Amino acid sequence: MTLDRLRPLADRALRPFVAGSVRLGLTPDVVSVIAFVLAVGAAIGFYRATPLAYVVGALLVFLNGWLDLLDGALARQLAVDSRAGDLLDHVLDRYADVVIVGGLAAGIEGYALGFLSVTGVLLTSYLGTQAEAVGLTREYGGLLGRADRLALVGVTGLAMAIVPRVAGMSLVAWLLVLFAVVGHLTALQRFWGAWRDLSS
Ligand SMILES: O=P(O)(O)OC[C@H](O)CO
Repeated sequence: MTLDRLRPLADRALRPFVAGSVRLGLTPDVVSVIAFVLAVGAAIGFYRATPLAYVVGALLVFLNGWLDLLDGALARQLAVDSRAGDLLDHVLDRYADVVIVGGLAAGIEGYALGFLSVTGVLLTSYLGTQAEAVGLTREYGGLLGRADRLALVGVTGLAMAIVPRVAGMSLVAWLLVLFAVVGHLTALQRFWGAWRDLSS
């Protein structure tokens, strides 16, 4: 379902924000750090687990995703080709993934689900990086890439304020089940894609 295909559309929508960031003197690294701080704020909201905290957490996650796109667009606009910046961005994204899913899991005390979700999420990204490490193009797609995950977390956070439980289980628990199952499937899907490309 990857939303990553919408990147060209997002790039166009980002133009005024890129121009604004340039005027403010923001660098891509600063934007990456701000995005991470917002992810920590979202995780605290999810851990508090009140309807209002879920809504605030959801909005912060949407903002985190937006800034994740903005730092790359800003780097391209400023023609900054910084390997250190790329490293910082990816490392902060992974920590953001961990704190967001960790906050959701802690909020409902679903630690086993949290463990399976976090490993699925991290292995998805790892397989993309690993494909790049063996000389293939970095793979962002698949069933559940980061853009999809952030969109689902945001929508679930908002929905928690309206319908917190479905079929006797918290909506957050359903989301973590999805991340646990589809996250690992996406990792395997990326592995299979890379394996096929290398074997052909
Ligand atoms: O490999 P993904 O889909 O988890 O995405 C990783 C990147 O950090 C997205 O900016």
